[in-house]
Amino acid sequence: MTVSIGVTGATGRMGGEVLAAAADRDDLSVAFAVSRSPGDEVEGVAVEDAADFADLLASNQPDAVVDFTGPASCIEYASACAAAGVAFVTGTTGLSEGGFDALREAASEVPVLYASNFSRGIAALRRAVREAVPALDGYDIELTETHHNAKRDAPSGTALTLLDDIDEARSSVRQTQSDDIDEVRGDSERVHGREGEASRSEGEVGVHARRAGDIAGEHEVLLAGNHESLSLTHRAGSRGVFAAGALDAAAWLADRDAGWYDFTEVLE
Ligand SMILES: NC(=O)C1=CN([C@@H]2O[C@H](COP(=O)(O)OP(=O)(O)OC[C@H]3O[C@@H](n4cnc5c(N)ncnc54)[C@H](OP(=O)(O)O)[C@@H]3O)[C@@H](O)[C@H]2O)C=CC1
Ligand SMILES: O=C(O)C1=N[C@H](C(=O)O)C[C@H](O)C1
Repeated sequence: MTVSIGVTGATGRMGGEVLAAAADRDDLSVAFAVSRSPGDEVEGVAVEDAADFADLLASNQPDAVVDFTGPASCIEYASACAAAGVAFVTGTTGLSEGGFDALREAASEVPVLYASNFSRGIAALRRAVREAVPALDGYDIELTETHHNAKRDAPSGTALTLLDDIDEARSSVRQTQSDDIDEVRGDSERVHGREGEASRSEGEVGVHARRAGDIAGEHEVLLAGNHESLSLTHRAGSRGVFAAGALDAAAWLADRDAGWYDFTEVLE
C-alpha cells in the first residue's frame, strides 16, 4: 500500500529534503505540498498556497502530513489535520509548553508524532546517554549543540530532549539511593553559557549553543570526572537523515489510532 502525504514548509530547507527523499521511495507518494510563498516547483512537486491547506486536505485526503515549519504554523497545521482526520508528523522545534499542549489536543483526534530529531543516530545517542549518566553518577555534564547560521531556536529541540533524558536518568539513580520522594524529584540546574565569575556548582548541566556556516546538526554530551571523561557525539552529515526518519514515521503512523506517538516506537 502506498501512503500519501502532504508536505508543509515546502520551500524551506527541510521541506525540500522531505520532497527529495519522498521522490526516491515507492512506499510513499506526495499528494500536495504547501508554502506561504507558493508558485515554483520543489523537487518536481507544485507548491501550493498554505492558505488553502484545509481545502487541500479535504480534496486530497492524504494519509499523513509531514511538517517542518515554525512553532505557530505547526500548531495551525496540526489543528487542521485534527479537524480533517489526517495523521500529523512534525519535527518543528521551538514549541512552547502551550504549543505542546495544542499538539497533544490534536492527538486526541488523530495520530500525532513529534520528534525533536528524526535521525537514527540521535535515537542511539539518547540510549547511550541514559546508560552513561547512571554509570558515571556524580560526573559533571556539559551539552554542546552546533547548527547552521540560519537556525532560529536555541538550544536546539534535540538538546532539550537530551537534557530531559539526563534529568530522567539522574532521578532514576536517586530513586535507587533514597525512598524520600522529595530527594528523588528535581531537575538539574541548566546553565546556558558562562561568563565572568561563574564557577561550576555540583549537579548543574552546562548548555552551549553554537551557530556557524551550514552545519546540519551536531550534539555532544560530555561527562567528566577526575582523570577521565566520556564524550558522546552525533554529527548529521546532511538533512537527508532527518527527512528519511520523518518519512519512516509517516509511513508507520498513517493507519494508527488517534494518540501521541514517539519516534522510538517507529524504530522498534
Ligand atoms: N526534528 C528534526 O529532525 C529536525 C527538525 N528541524 C526543525 O524544522 C523546522 C524547520 O527547519 P528548516 O527547514 O531548517 O527551516 P526553514 O526556515 O528553512 O523552513 C521553514 C519553512 O516553514 C515555513 N513556515 C511557515 N510558517 C512559519 C513560521 N511561523 N515560522 C517559520 N517558518 C514558517 C516557511 O515557509 P513558508 O513561509 O513559505 O510557508 C519556511 O520555508 C525548525 O523548527 C527546525 O528546528 C530541522 C531539521 C531536523
Ligand atoms: O534546525 C535544524 O537544522 C535542526 N533542528 C533540530 C533541533 O532543533 O534539534 C534537529 C536537528 O539538529 C537540525
